[in-house]
Amino acid sequence: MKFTEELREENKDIFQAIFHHPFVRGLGEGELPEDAVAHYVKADYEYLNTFMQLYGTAISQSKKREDISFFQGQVAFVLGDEIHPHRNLCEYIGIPYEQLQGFPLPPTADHYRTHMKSVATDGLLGKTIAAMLPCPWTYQEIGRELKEEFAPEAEHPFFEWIDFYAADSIDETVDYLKKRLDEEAEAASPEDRQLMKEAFRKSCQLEYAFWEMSYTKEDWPIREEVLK
Ligand SMILES: Cc1ncc(C[n+]2csc(CCO)c2C)c(N)n1
Repeated sequence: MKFTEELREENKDIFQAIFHHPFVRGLGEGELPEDAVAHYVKADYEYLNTFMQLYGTAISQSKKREDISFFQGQVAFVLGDEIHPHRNLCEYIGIPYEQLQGFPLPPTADHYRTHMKSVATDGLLGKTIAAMLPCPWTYQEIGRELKEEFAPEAEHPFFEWIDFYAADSIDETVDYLKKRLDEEAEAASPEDRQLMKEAFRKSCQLEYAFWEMSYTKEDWPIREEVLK
């Protein structure tokens, strides 16, 4: 069994929990509380900044041009394409995207950022990828599940969101990261492979927690001023 197949099997409980989360169900059903959607977009905009920085770290840990090219392509993808699902959510709530940018990350998203960054400081590309992979992988499967179950048409309020994550471009991202993680895990020590598993599972947990954070509008106990 490939390392990434083992990871999928060992984390199927969290993948299932994500598919059944009320925020994800609401995306499929086409109805979500507007304040939860705003909370999600605010946090996700900042989270994606961290994710791009992680690709920068991955480049600094890369020895092959093919990897460097892939990682820089993903930064361009997040900057230029991943704004479309966000814009779809902004249209649903009728708030301009620009008004949802520059907010402090709520505790769970802050924890997710710190987790990925701390795993990446270890210096091993395989660990960095292990911490990053649940992000595109869970969204790829959410996109597929929602497309299959709800078969949304253009009038569906979240058609673009679902279509974006069910598209081939996400498959290419996930396939490349899986292939590279399998190769890096194969060459790693048993101890490092175990650390990769732990980093992957924690990111899966934090993917679930990010939906929950958005749905419950989790915030710091004492509200932070917007840092602008
Ligand atoms: C919390 C959170 N998790 C995953 C994604 C999805 N996502 C983020 S970056 C990226 C492309 C990877 O190269 C994908 C698919 C998100 N937007 N927010």
